[in-house]
Amino acid sequence: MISVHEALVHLFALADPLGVETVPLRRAAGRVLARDVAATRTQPPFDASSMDGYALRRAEVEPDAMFKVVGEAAAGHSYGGPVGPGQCVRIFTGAPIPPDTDFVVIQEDVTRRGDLITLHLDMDGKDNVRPAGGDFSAGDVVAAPRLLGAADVALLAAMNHPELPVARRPRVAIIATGDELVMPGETPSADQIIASNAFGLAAQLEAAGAETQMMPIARDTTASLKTVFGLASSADLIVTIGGASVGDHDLVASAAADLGMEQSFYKVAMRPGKPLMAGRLAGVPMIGLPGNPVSALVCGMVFVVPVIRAMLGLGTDPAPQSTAPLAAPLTRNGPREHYMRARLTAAGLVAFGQQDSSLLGILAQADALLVRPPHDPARGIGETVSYLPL
Ligand SMILES: Nc1nc2c(c(=O)[nH]1)N[C@H]1C(S)=C(S)[C@@H](COP(=O)(O)OP(=O)(O)OC[C@H]3O[C@@H](n4cnc5c(N)ncnc54)[C@H](O)[C@@H]3O)O[C@H]1N2
Ligand code: MOO
Repeated sequence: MISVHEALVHLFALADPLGVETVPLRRAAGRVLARDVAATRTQPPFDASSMDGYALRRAEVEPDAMFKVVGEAAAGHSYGGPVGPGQCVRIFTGAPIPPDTDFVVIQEDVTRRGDLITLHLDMDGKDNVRPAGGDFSAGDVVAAPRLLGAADVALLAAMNHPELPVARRPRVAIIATGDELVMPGETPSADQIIASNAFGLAAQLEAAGAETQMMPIARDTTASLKTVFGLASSADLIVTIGGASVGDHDLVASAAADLGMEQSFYKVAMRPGKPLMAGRLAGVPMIGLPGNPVSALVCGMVFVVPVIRAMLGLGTDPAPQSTAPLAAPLTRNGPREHYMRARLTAAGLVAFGQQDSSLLGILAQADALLVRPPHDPARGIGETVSYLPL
């Protein structure tokens, strides 16, 4: 059995970054910027007022000074005329600062009668001018790779990019396997259950930026598995669920081997998730997840999501861990790295008493996977431990 770290190294070796495609700005959120993008303009493009008030010369600002209003500047409507000594321009937020002026007095600090304003005694010295280029200048770069969030999309819009180069989404074929499985909404026979894992996995991988395709459920025969593998051959990544262990009906590895799979590894020293396998099947990276529902989703988070991120060009990093104190003690860990379902309380982490890898209800209640290294000794309240936030 190899370690989680070694398994990730093997998986990253299988995960080649995909190509680049252009998408409209409206479709760019959640995508990964694939090339550096430079601003085509400067923002603001002119010195602009940050307040509603009156633009005038700083040198003339003093308590009780009077000015004559000679024009108006609003956002989208500059005032182009001259502004002489003792004169000012009515100005609104976002408007270009008129030539000859360099200071905006907010209207709350002014008394206006007709065309005349008088400055108050207690005004502050702030000029309320946003300098040209204060946000960004033409040529400033948003560097790739970058997972684009709402602020990035707004920034790139302001830089005047109607479309963006982004990494193509990895297309993941998800294959659930097992004679006992029927799809949600169907009526299972007495010895059947509902295929749930593929749905959780699809949600997990789509959130990480993948496109997923749920393949027909493969039955526990070599012929059925080979047929479904064939349907998945155009994917960027094939993920199977179940049939990975050592039982007589666990046929995923042998069916894949018949089809020429080059195996990278089989079995990882982790809990849950031990019977994980990976390799390349007709050129396509393939990851075989264990069937137990919690095992499949933990392996999805620990292995498949980092592979998706690598394919998107986001680098080869393990799922990020945080640390927190323990709020309840832990007994010593065995030889496998243990990902324990836990609650994150104000006092710290509390692992659930039940850790069986079939218990989706517990996983759904958990806020964290508390990570125990192999052979970790017993731990007491207050000790710092690592966890993956859920
Ligand atoms: N003798 C041994 N038996 C087992 C070992 C072992 O080392 N020696 N390992 C155990 C561990 S650990 C795991 S994990 C499981 C993994 O087995 P498989 O990957 O072969 O999974 P299945 O047998 O197909 O299914 C296990 C369990 O999960 C249910 N399942 C499967 N697919 C789905 C799905 N898509 N949605 C919902 N539930 C699913 C399935 O019905 C089984 O109950 O092996 C242990 N055995
Ligand atoms: O690895 Mo299994 O995933 O312990 O249940």
